[in-house]
Formats: sequence, structure tokens, C-alpha cells
Amino acid sequence: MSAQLVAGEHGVLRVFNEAGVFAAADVHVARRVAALSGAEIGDHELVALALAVRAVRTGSTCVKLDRITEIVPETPEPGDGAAPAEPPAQMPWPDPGELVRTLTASPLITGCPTGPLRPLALVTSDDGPLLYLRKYFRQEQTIRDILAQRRAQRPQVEAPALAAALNEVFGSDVDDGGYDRQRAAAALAATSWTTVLAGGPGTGKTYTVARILAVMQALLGSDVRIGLCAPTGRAAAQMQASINDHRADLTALRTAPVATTVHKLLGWRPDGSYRRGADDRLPYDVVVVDETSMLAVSMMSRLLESLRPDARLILVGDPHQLSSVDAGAVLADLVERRDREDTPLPEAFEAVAAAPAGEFDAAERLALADGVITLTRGHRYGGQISEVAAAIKASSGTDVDAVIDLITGEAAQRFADDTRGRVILVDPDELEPVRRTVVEWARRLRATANSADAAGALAALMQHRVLCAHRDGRHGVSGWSRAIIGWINDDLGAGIGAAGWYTGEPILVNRNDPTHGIFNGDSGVVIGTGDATRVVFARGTGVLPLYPSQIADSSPVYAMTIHRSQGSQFGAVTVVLPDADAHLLTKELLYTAVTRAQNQVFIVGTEHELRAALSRSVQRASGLGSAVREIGG
Ligand SMILES: Nc1ncnc2c1ncn2[C@@H]1O[C@H](COP(=O)(O)OP(=O)(O)OP(=O)(O)O)[C@@H](O)[C@H]1O
Repeated sequence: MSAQLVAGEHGVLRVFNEAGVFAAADVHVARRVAALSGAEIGDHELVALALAVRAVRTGSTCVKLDRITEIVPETPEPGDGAAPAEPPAQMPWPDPGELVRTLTASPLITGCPTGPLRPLALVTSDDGPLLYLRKYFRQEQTIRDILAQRRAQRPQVEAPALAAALNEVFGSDVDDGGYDRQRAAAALAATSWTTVLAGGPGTGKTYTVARILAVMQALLGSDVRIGLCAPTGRAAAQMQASINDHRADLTALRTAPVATTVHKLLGWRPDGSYRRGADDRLPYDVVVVDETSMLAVSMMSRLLESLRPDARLILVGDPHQLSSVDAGAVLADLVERRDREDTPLPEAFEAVAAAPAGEFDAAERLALADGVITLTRGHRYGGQISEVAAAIKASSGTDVDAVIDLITGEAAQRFADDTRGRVILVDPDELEPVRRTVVEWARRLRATANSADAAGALAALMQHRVLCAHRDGRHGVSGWSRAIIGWINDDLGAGIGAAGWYTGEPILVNRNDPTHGIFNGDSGVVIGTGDATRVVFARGTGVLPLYPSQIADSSPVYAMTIHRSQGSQFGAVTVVLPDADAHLLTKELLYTAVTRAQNQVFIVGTEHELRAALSRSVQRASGLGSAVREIGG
């Protein structure tokens, strides 16, 4: 029985609650909204309400009603005290067709006797009927409408001016590595109001952003107003540092704008409202959003409302990574949109950056005309990691053998002699290779930190990181941190674990602190001793040193969750797979974890767990990828 059982719930929601399909919060909110409606709410409408609430809680903006019977109970997080749910053989799901008929006439859709309350929205789509909490339907509609308006027009750019700007920034030599998609991305950004710049880690997204900004300055003047932002403070600080570094060898980038969080850009207020919106637009001519995969639907709709129609928007990110914590997977939806019209490419783009025949297939050409370009050439690493990452992306739930073969089968033999880029499956009962790597990492960290070598200590810090799916439990951050501390103490006689800072301690910042320039998720290391003790953080190629007293909220970091590792890269990572039935174990989680590594990946788990990860995909239902029409509203 689940620990989340709602006391006193005896109605239709009880069986779903007992089975672990609906959490207590879903049941409570559904009951509360039904009561507020003042109308007679039937059992099927109650189930629909709870489904819509559950959808948002689990990251979707809506429910695909044709597929409700595929919903599986959630497995509890380790350590939350709940025993796994035992679903009955047959859940009493309403028939989807009947549910749509009931909802079409329901006061929850058409309007309630108590007032203007219409909490649900029902729409038709390419994926069949979709059910929303109305707030999320409105946000999606805002995104859809504004993007359509922005798509209907193109900025006026003359081909000769664009060619000159591209040549100034990228040079005029033809790259013998084939069609240059980075240059094409800059041409697309100059000739579209909205551009989506997608690509995996190391494909040069930030490199390209720096050049896009330089092209904009060449075209629009160096006083062009640029807003750089990212969903988290850490991602914003990282982008800022990289763009600053790029200025060293990119003279065409005359000034580097200041990056901030999307919240701050939009003027977030403590009451949860935003200063910026349709009535108070952002002053920028160009807005760049980095790590857009982490942007929730609510923030995206607010950002779009806040843009001037004649401001260029450039959305940057990897659509295959884990999505935002809040509802929505907007970047993936925009990259995979299925209702694209066959529109011509911008004339100036065709004139200066047209791809040779065969470079883009029909679908990619449609995407390009829609402002979406995907960088495909890796600039950071190759080898087995890249091939495994590509195979994870390409795998479908039922066809995972290619990935397994690349990691443990015959295909893996090709990489046997490589010293870099390896992906190795480690049996959880034979952890010696991981232990050796961790101890060596700690040894280097301590040596560099003891000699107060900030750059060396930061390089050592980023050489290895253990990544877990969960915070708690045997396979989680807490269990692994304990094990790692034990290994380090045994091998180095370090005596770690006592309270207080110690030289060589790796730390993770838990709260944004813009005053001192550190952000939630930043990792740093304690160096030096006595009065010379500092905690240092990497900022691009530079170092940010702080006094320990300046760090208000941090914890030692021997392992971290894969979610928190997004946006960071390490020399090597050890990815700890949870039990095969953990609902967090998905191919997006595995892809995100594997692509955090530059040189080596250990995957601690069994082939069974690996297959479980690959066979499950994060299902985020949304209506953004297809045309929709509201019914019954
Ligand atoms: N065309 C290029 N020529 C030379 N070096 C490049 C090129 N494109 C990218 N690089 C280099 O490759 C590395 C990775 O690029 P970059 O950091 O821009 O990738 P990214 O896609 O933003 O990666 P991540 O998503 O991990 O932040 C950087 O060192 C960058 O300078």
C-alpha cells in the first residue's frame, strides 16, 4: 500500500490512489476543484480532473486521452518510506471516447454555476483528444500564436551585407570539413525572428552563439541591445564566462553582453508575478536563451509575450537532455514540430548559406525554413562516448540492441585500444575500477589543493564525478557519498567526514548568491590552509576565489544527481543506474549522464538495468508539436 494514501477517500479515485497512479496531491486538488465548481461532478469527470493535475505534476502539460490505459503507477523514491504500489490487474479506466463525450458537456469545460470557473480544456490534435488544466492550454496557445506571428514575417536583411558580416566573423575560406552549419546558423539567426539552435554537447553551440552575436553587431551596429539569459544562474554564469573567453580570439565580437537568469530578465517579483509582459516589453533587439531544454512552458510563454515583435529570439539547447523540472518540454516540441508548412527559406539565407544538394533531407529543410537548425559535428570528443550517445538518441523502446552492442558487444571491441572516449559497464559487485578512479581523483585534488594551486585543483575537481539517479538510497547520492568517503579514508588515511572545511574538500553550492557570483549547482574546492584558505570556482578559463565565510549554503560533493549535473561536463563520470523498475530510469536520463563525460564513462549496473533505461522514454505530453482545436469550450 502506498504511503501517499488519502484518508477518507472512498470514491472512484481511491483505487487509482491505492495503485500509485494518483498521488495524494492529485486526489486532493481534484476533490477541491470539483467542490469549488458548485456543480454535480461525476466519477469520470473526477478521474479526468485528477489526470490533468497528475499530468502537470509529472512534467506534461496535458493528457493524451487515447492513451490513459498505458499510464503506469510510479515507483516510490528510495528512502521516502513507501512500499512499491501493487496495481490491480485491471484499472477501472473510463473508455476514452465516452470520457470525451462526458467532458464535452461537463461544467468543468463549459463553465460552472459558481462563476467563470472552467478549469479544464479539451482539444483535438494529431495525437487524438488532449485534456489540459486550462492554465497550461492558455500558455501553450500563447506560445503557438506568438511563434506563428513571428514566423509570418522575416527581418529585412540584404544578402551582400549578410555575406560581409559572415565573412568578417567566420572568414571567407571554405571549410573543407563540409557544409558549415555554424555559419548557416548565424545566417538563419540573422534572417529569422525566431531561431532554434539545437545540438548535443560539444557541437559548438556556445561557440556559434558568440559568432551570432558578432554577426548581429556587424549587421545592426555595436550598440545593438542584446539580452543573454539561461534558466539557471549557473548556466547564465557559464555562458557569460564562455562568451567572454571567445572575445579573446573573436575581434568581431565588439562587446560581450551580461548574461542573467530568465527570471531576472523578465523582472520576477517575490509574489510570483513578472514586471515584463505584453504591456512592458523587453528593450532588447536580440534575446538569446541558453540551456532552453530546462525552460518550462510557463516561462517560455511569458518570455514570448515580453519580446518586441521586431526582436530576434535565439533558443539554444540540446532537445535530447532531461527537460525542465516544471511542466513542458518546449525545446524538444519546437525541434520536433509536426505541423510545419512548406515555406521558402529566407532569400538572403539562400543567397549566402544555401546547403549543397543532399546536405538536408526534406524534413530538415522544412525545419530550417521554420528557423530550426541542428549542429551535428562534435568538436569536443569522439570515440565510443559519441557513438553511444548517438545510439541512445536513435534507439527506440523496442530496439536497444545496437546500444548494448556498442557498450558490451562486438561493436565495443573497435574501441578496446582507445585510451579516451571509452564507455565501460561495471558490475555493481566488482567496483574496483571505479574505486581506483575515485581514489586517484581524491589524491590529485588534495595534492593541488594543499599547494594552493587553484587552477590545478579546479582541473582535478572536474576530472571525475559520480552521478546517481536518486538522492537517497543504496544507489543514490547519499549511499555513494558514504562509500566514496570510506574508500578515500582507507586509501589516503584522510580522516574525511569530521565537521568543518578541509583542504581539498570538493563542495557543491546549494543556493544562488549573485552578490558573490555563485549559483546553485556550482562546484568548487577548498584550497590552502589557515588564513590563506579559499574556496575556488571556475569561471570560463579564469578562477573565482572566495573566503569560506562568503559561502552561505553548500555541501561536500562526492556524488550528485544526474538532474543537477545538467550543463556541466567532467573528464570522466561514473553513472550509477538505479533498480530496473525505478521510474526515473529513462533513456533521457542515461543520455544526459553519458554526455556529461569528455574522456570516460563507467556505467555501474547490469545489462538488465541498462536495457530498462533504454526501453523507457520520458513521456511528456504536450500539444505544441501539432495543430490543435478546442472542443466544448
Ligand atoms: N568550428 C569550430 N572550430 C574550432 N573549435 C570549435 C568549433 N566549434 C566549437 N569548437 C570548440 O569546441 C568546444 C565545444 O564547443 P562549445 O562549448 O561551443 O559546445 P556546446 O555545444 O556549447 O557544448 P555544451 O552543450 O557542452 O556547452 C569548445 O572548445 C569550442 O571552442
